[in-house]
Amino acid sequence: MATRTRPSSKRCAVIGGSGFLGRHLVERLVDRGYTVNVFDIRQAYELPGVMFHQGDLCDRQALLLALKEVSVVFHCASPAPASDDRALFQRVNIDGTRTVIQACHEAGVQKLILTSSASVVFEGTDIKNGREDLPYAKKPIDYYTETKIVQEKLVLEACSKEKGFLTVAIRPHGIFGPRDPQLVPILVDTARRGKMKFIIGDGSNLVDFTYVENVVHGHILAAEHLKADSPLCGQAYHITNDEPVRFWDFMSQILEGLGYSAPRYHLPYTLVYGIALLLWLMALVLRPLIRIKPTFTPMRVALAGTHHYYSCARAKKDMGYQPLVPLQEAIVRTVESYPHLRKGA
Ligand SMILES: NC(=O)C1=CN([C@@H]2O[C@H](COP(=O)(O)OP(=O)(O)OC[C@H]3O[C@@H](n4cnc5c(N)ncnc54)[C@H](OP(=O)(O)O)[C@@H]3O)[C@@H](O)[C@H]2O)C=CC1
Ligand SMILES: CC(C)CCC[C@@H](C)[C@H]1CC[C@H]2C3=C(CC[C@]12C)[C@@]1(C)CCC(=O)C[C@@H]1CC3
Repeated sequence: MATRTRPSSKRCAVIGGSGFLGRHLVERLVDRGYTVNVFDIRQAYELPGVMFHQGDLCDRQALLLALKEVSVVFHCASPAPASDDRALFQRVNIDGTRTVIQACHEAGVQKLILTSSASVVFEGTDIKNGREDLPYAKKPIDYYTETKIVQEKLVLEACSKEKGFLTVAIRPHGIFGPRDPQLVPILVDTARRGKMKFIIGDGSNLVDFTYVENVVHGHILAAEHLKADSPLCGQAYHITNDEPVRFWDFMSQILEGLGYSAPRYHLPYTLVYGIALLLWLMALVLRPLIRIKPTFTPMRVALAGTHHYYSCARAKKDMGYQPLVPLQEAIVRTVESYPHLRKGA
């Protein structure tokens, strides 16, 4: 059992603090006067006022060192959603989250803020202005979603006013912004390979894309509003830009901003989804012999061809959330942050 001294409410830990969201969160927390411990499997940078602890979150002893005298823990570590390694998702998102909760108890942590995902309710069919009371996906579309559901339940069920351990889950959707390793890089790579010529479906589907600074703002508001008498205890909150946009308009703006052509030709959604499913099954069957990583996975096709946008009315009401950076400004900032991905660079 770790020795306990009274934790300062301005001392926090960010698990996954070397990652895209985690690092933006750490930077803002430092700006707001927090002392931050980062716990991550890798150390990606150095920052004054930030103490790095390198380790695997499944290792309770390693975690305990990072949680010493900490009162607030942000848990935003996860394997990359594009991975097809089911065992890894199970180990990190489920077993690892149990370990995080246990370590929080042992270290006397008072608040745990989980980065969940709005996709815990997404089954590949339209969601329009979805609220937090939608049921969890019964048939999660991939291992990432399947394990994010269990992870969120574990964290919310651990909330206990009696034990003085409060939890909340933030569900962002489609995070983008400077240093994002997924959305823009995958999009550009697909365009460079000549595969971004087609719009899946009629192109009218509305989607939430959320600027990383807004997601960070939602996390910090949640931490600061989470109290024993607040409605946040044990609840999930959608955090979006609150400006649903046509999926293909958003992609086209990023592509054109970086000098690539926008997709123009339409393909029927069911055809592309069927092909993606077939390729996914082939990749699964051939896995012992050869490793194939299709660009158009069933999850990506579903995300690209359906409506999925969420209401953040609950976050507005309970924690005064309003996005800080509007969508157009966010797109401009993002495009400018990727000079190395411009066409011809
Ligand atoms: N990006 C998005 O659009 C969305 C993301 N989310 C959630 O937000 C969170 C942050 O995502 P994002 O910043 O994009 O992801 P990143 O991959 O950029 O960051 C995750 C960080 O966690 C680290 N990590 C992974 N496994 C472990 C482990 N076992 N122990 C310690 N550290 C580990 C990663 O290291 P390494 O890189 O070496 O694996 C990485 O540094 C995740 O929980 C994700 O599910 C939710 C909705 C949308
Ligand atoms: C190849 C093209 C059809 C699509 C290229 C862009 C995609 C890589 C991204 C578009 C929507 C994104 C998204 C996520 C990852 C990147 C995209 C698929 C998440 C799955 C990341 C993790 C989550 O929790 C949900 C996100 C939804 C949107």
